[in-house]
This record gives sequence, C-alpha cells and structure tokens, in this order.
Amino acid sequence: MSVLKVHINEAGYKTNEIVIKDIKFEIKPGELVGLLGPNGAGKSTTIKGLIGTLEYINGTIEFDQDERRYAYIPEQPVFYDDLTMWEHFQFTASVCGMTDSEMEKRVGELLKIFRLGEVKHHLPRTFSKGMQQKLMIILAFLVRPSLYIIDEPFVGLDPRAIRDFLKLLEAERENGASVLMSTHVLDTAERICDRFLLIAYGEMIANGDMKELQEMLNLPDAALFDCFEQLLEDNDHD
Ligand SMILES: Nc1ncnc2c1ncn2[C@@H]1O[C@H](COP(=O)(O)OP(=O)(O)OP(=O)(O)O)[C@@H](O)[C@H]1O
Repeated sequence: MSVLKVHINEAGYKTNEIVIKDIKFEIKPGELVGLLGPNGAGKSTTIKGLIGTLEYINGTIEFDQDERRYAYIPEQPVFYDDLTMWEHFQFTASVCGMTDSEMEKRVGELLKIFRLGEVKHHLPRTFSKGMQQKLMIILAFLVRPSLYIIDEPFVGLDPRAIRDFLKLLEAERENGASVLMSTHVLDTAERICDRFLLIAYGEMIANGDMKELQEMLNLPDAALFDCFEQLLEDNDHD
C-alpha cells in the first residue's frame, strides 16, 4: 500500500518547456522521505506537479483514496491579505469540517508551541517571514492530514521553531502520517528521513535509504552529504 504513487514522464511550467522528467517514486504510510537536490534541480517543480499546480504534466499522480487529505507547506508562505491569522484558522477548519471547539483546542496548542498567541488577530502580511512560515506550519498541523508535503521547512525558522516543528512532525508520524520533505539541510535530513530521493538536472538520480546509497556508491559509513556529492559528480552534465 502507498499513500502516494508518482509517475511523472515529463512536466513543466509550459507545454514546450520540460523542467522535470522520469520522476517515479512511492511513499508508504508512516514514511518520511527527503527530496534532495541542488538549487534549480527541480524539487519544487516536482512538488508542484504532485499538488497539481503545474501547467504541463504528462504522467500520473495517485493519492490513496481511503486516506485523509494531504497538507502542503510551501517554501514561500501564501495567505489571504485581508484575513487575520485567526480567520485563516476559522476558514481552514470550516473547509475541513472541523468544529470551532476542535479548531480552538488544536490551534491553542500550536500557537503556544510557536509563540504566536499575541498576534492571533493580526494580519499575516504584517508578520516576519519566519512568523508567516509558522502560520503555514500551524495550518498544516491543524488539518492533521495523512500526508505532509513540505517544501524546505528549515530556512527562515529559528532554532527553537525547528526543534518544535520536528517534534510535531514526529508525533504525526507516530500516528501513521507520511511526509515528503524537500530540504538542503542534509545533516537534519540524514537524522530524520527514512529514505532519500535525489533530483539533479530535472531527473531522479537516486532513491534509497542511507544503507542503500552507501552500498550503491561503495562508500560504507559515508555521510549523506558525501553520498550526495558523489552522486552529483557521477551525474555531472557539464
Ligand atoms: N514559475 C516558474 N516558471 C518557469 N520556470 C520555473 C519556475 N519556477 C522554477 N522554474 C525553473 O524550473 C527549474 C527547477 O526549479 P525548482 O524551483 O523546481 O528547483 P529546486 O530544486 O526547488 O531549487 P531550489 O533548491 O533552489 O529551491 C529551474 O530551472 C527554474 O528556473
């Protein structure tokens, strides 16, 4: 059983401009999969392909029908300019069929964790980038989906927020949720991910856990960073 099955033959922002191709992978229940790759490799484009916001996609994306919905935490926060943070919670809760009291209980916990209680009736456009990112995180954790799709969560969050975010993610995984997370922070990825997808030049060049990558590269005991460097060197297009 998979929570998500991805089979992208080719995709891009316009029909005649292919940005990613031959991206095939699955995510199993409870798995945390790291989506890695250098700048411009195609990680965000792959994620946009999954959530259906790319103009051109040839392939299939299958979400497990029986599972609860997914939540997407974008790299750049997106919110409604004229809604306060609290109104964002109310709107999200109503779309997801949550009662006000369920929403208030969960949001109360999350606002406390991320120390945003004092600004709950403010407009997110007046927030710092990190505060806006925390709002995106709170909205995702409010929904409690079976799959979290997260685009580079670590840039912009302060160290305490990163720790609290990882704790929440771990708790969700213990409840069976799966995670696909793109990141450049390889030491954290190595510590928390079950498996890694490496994308370079718009193509998937590796898919495996730490041990599989080390064996494939014949680099026993190598860190993820070293495996990553070696894979990029082996697949260098220059
Ligand atoms: N909105 C867009 N329209 C057209 N091309 C785009 C758009 N966004 C990204 N691209 C192009 O798609 C390619 C892959 O970019 P993408 O954002 O997927 O990379 P990434 O792996 O997420 O990189 P980073 O680590 O820098 O965030 C790049 O060549 C980029 O210029």
